[in-house]
Order: sequence, then structure tokens, then C-alpha cells
Amino acid sequence: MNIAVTGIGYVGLVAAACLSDGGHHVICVDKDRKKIDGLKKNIIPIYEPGLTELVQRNSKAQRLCFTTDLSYGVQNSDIIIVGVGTPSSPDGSADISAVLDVSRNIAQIIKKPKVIVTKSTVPVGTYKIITDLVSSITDVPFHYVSNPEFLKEGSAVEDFLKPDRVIIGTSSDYARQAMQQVYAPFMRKSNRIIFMEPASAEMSKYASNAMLATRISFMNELSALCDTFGANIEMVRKGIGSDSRIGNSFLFAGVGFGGSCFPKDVRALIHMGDKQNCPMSIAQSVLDANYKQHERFAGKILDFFKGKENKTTLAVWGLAFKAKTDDIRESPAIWCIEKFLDAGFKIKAYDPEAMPAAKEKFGSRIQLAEYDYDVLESADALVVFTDWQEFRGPDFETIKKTLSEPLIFDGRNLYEPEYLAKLGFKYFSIGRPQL
Ligand SMILES: NC(=O)c1ccc[n+]([C@@H]2O[C@H](COP(=O)([O-])OP(=O)(O)OC[C@H]3O[C@@H](n4cnc5c(N)ncnc54)[C@H](O)[C@@H]3O)[C@@H](O)[C@H]2O)c1
Ligand SMILES: O=c1ccn([C@@H]2O[C@H](COP(=O)(O)OP(=O)(O)O[C@H]3O[C@H](CO)[C@@H](O)[C@H](O)[C@H]3O)[C@@H](O)[C@H]2O)c(=O)[nH]1
Repeated sequence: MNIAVTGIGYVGLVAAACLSDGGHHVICVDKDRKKIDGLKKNIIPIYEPGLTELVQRNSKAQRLCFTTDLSYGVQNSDIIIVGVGTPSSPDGSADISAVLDVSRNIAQIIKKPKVIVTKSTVPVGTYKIITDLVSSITDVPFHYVSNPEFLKEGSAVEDFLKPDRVIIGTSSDYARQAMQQVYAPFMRKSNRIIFMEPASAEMSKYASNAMLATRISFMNELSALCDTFGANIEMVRKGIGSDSRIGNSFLFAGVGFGGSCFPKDVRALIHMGDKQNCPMSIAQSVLDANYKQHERFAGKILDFFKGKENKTTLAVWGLAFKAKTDDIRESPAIWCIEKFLDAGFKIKAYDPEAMPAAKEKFGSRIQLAEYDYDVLESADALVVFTDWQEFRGPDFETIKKTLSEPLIFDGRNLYEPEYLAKLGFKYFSIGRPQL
């Protein structure tokens, strides 16, 4: 099929590359000229495992191309997917202005019937705003689809190629069939396309993220309670995860969730509830507990060095909000580092992929090191924020020799407390007994 994808970010680029890998012809449209010029030269603007190869292969096969010209994309496609950003507004609502801009522009361009698909995460009811908007501009018939995306950064390609399910929210039979064809190449794992009306599709996206965030906040709050009793959250996780009704995923306590989706989407859900006079009190607690978890972790470090802040250097491993991404949006590491800088600490940091984003964010306020062990030189403690695989099995002897004292604060429970105690480390982690 001929498909245009507008908004070539983490979602749009992955979706476009995967759709083209499934045999579709895909035109990528973004307003960011620098990004599009780069992509034309095979410069991939984000780090996402497997993406570079996919973009290169499908560009070479002429199934994937890039433009800033929306009109070209729309006129040469039957299906137009909108995947632009919907960031948080100051009041917590999702800012859908970019989605509306693109929808308005599409309406001004279409000359033949098209399927218009919203993949961006948008508040429930947005389908009505968009369909009213497009109908107010053009008489050309169109078919509307809400098709929320569920990929995770770090495994986005894999998630798109083998989705657990695809949700198609539409009231058009034509669009149902068209979307079935769009996703046919990716139905090997689950063969599950779930059709529903657009409002339920929009709600399913928020419900999914809020449910997952709830599990994490619940475990994080339990980790604090474990601390008070000397219980071990890792054992509790195994204990409850083995119940098939609960399952093992998304039960890892840590420094709190971050990223461009969970905090933003939980906030938007709370805002939707307030607007409908139907308070989302669980979602509010999930968000509150998340910030408490950031504070608890940063607080341990601030308390430890109380009175010595101006003489303390922290070595930081991990800036991205999770492993296998360069994304620092709402990363707990960034939140905590701001607190440390305010208190007067010096920060030396390393991340395998997020250094360019961190440089843009902090400038010269923190020192960025080229290699992981470089940050340890003349630092007083190692602080681990991100669960990168390469941080899991470090050379503890070198860490011990290089730091001014053997001290680790671990926001991801990557190491064994007994082993570190034996090596002579003072080791603080999340919800596990202090040895
Ligand atoms: N990042 C994720 O893992 C993820 C997963 C599922 C859903 N989502 C949702 O998908 C949407 C996009 O998220 P993202 O992380 O890919 O965003 P992003 O910020 O990485 O990318 C958005 C892109 O849209 C482009 N854009 C903005 N306005 C435009 C316009 N008027 N015309 C053309 N291009 C325009 C920007 O230049 C940018 O390249 C959001 O609604 C998000 O909530 C994100
Ligand atoms: O047990 C866990 C699992 C995750 N996290 C944290 O939760 C955040 C989000 O992680 P993850 O969900 O893996 O990454 P995202 O790329 O943000 O993906 C979420 O947000 C996307 C955007 O909406 C959705 O498409 C995905 O389905 C949803 O998982 C990160 O800070 C993780 O470190 C934990 O603390 N403990």
C-alpha cells in the first residue's frame, strides 16, 4: 500500500521503517528540514536498536523516502498516519496542537478519499475534534482511524514488527479493511487486531500506560516499606510475579519511571478525569509516588553528604530514562542531577547513547566523560541511574581503587548486596536490606 507518515520521531520513524519492511511504500514527512536532509543521507537521528539497518535497507529498495513536503506525501498515499508529538501542557493536558495543525493541512490538500490515521497519543474525544475539523475544511470524503502505538523505546523495532496486539478504532468498514492490509505483514506473533470505536481506542492507550505505571509505583512504594522492615523488594517481586494472575513484567522497583510517555500520559489522564468531573485518584497517586521515589533516592545521597556538598563529586552512570535509548525526556537521572547541582555537588557523567542529549541539556554544568570508568577519577561515589547491560558486571576492584571511598548508590538494583559488602563497598540500593 502507499502510506505517508507525518512526524518522523521515535514513533514515526520506527513505524515508517517497519511498514516499508513489510512491503509497503512509505513517504516520511517531517517539518524538521535538518532531520529529513540527514535521513536522505542515511543519518538516523535517534538511537534505536535495529533501526539503522531497516532504514538503509528499505531506502535502498525505494520503499522508504523522506520529504518536508506534506502535499507530496498526502497526494501519493492512500493512508496518512499522523505521529507528531503531543507533549504535556503546563496544566498537565496533552498538547494536541501539532496533531491539529497536520490534520488541518491534510484537509487542505486532499483531493481524493483517504484514510487518516492518528497514531499520536491523544486525549479521548480527539477523534471528534479532528473529524469535525477536517469536514469543516473539505468536502472530500475521508475515513478516520485511531491507531494508538504501543512500542517501547529500546525495543521499538521488535515491538512494531511483532506486536502483542494492534488496536484499530474506527467506524468505517473501508478503513477496517485498509488497516488490516497495513498490518497484515506483522501478524505472525499474535494475529490480533482488535477493532473498536475511536473513543475506546484512544482510552485504551492511556489505560495501558497508566496500568503499567501503576504497577511500577506500587512496587516503588512497597520498596520504601521494605526498607523500614528490612524486607527485600527483589524477593517480593519474585514472590508475587510467579502468580500467573500478576505476572512478572513491570514489577522492577527503581528510581521511578520516566520517559516521554508514562509521566505525560498519566498527567493527561488525570486532566481528562478532572475535566469530566471524574477524578482519577489512582493515577494521581501513581504520579505522586513516582516523584516521591525520585526524591527518596536523591535524598539518600543528599543526606549522606550533608554539610560536604561543595566538596563532593558524584560519578554518574546512566542519563537516559531507561537502557537502549538516547532519550532523556523526563529521565529520573536528569531530575536527580538537577537536585544535586542545586545542592552544590559536582557531577561527572557517562551514558552509552545519551551524551549528546545531555550535553544539550546541561552544557558545561556537568562534566561528560568519554568512557564509563573516566567518571570515577576523583569522585566520591558512583551513582547508577540507568539499567544499561554494560553497567551490570563492572570491575569492582577498579571502581574501589578509583573512587575516593568505596561507595555506590544504585537506583536499579543491578548488584548483589552481599557480594559488594564482601568487597568492602558501602552499597545503597532500592528496597533491599542495608548490609
Ligand atoms: N516515544 C515513544 O516511545 C512513543 C510510543 C508510543 C506512542 N508515542 C506517542 O507518539 C507521538 C510521537 O511521539 P515521539 O516520541 O515519536 O515524538 P518525537 O518528539 O520524537 O517526534 C515528533 C516529530 O514530529 C515532528 N513534527 C512536529 N510537528 C510537525 C508538523 N506540523 N508537521 C510535520 N512534522 C511535525 C517533529 O519534528 C518530530 O520529528 C506522541 O503522541 C507520543 O505520546 C510515543
Ligand atoms: O519494571 C519496570 C519497568 C519499567 N520501569 C521504568 O518505566 C519507564 C518506562 O519504561 P518502558 O515502558 O519500558 O519504556 P517506554 O518506551 O516509555 O514505553 C512505554 O510508553 C510508550 C509510549 O506511550 C508505550 O508505547 C509503551 O507501551 C510503554 O511501555 C522507564 O523509566 C523504565 O525504567 C521501571 O521502573 N520498572
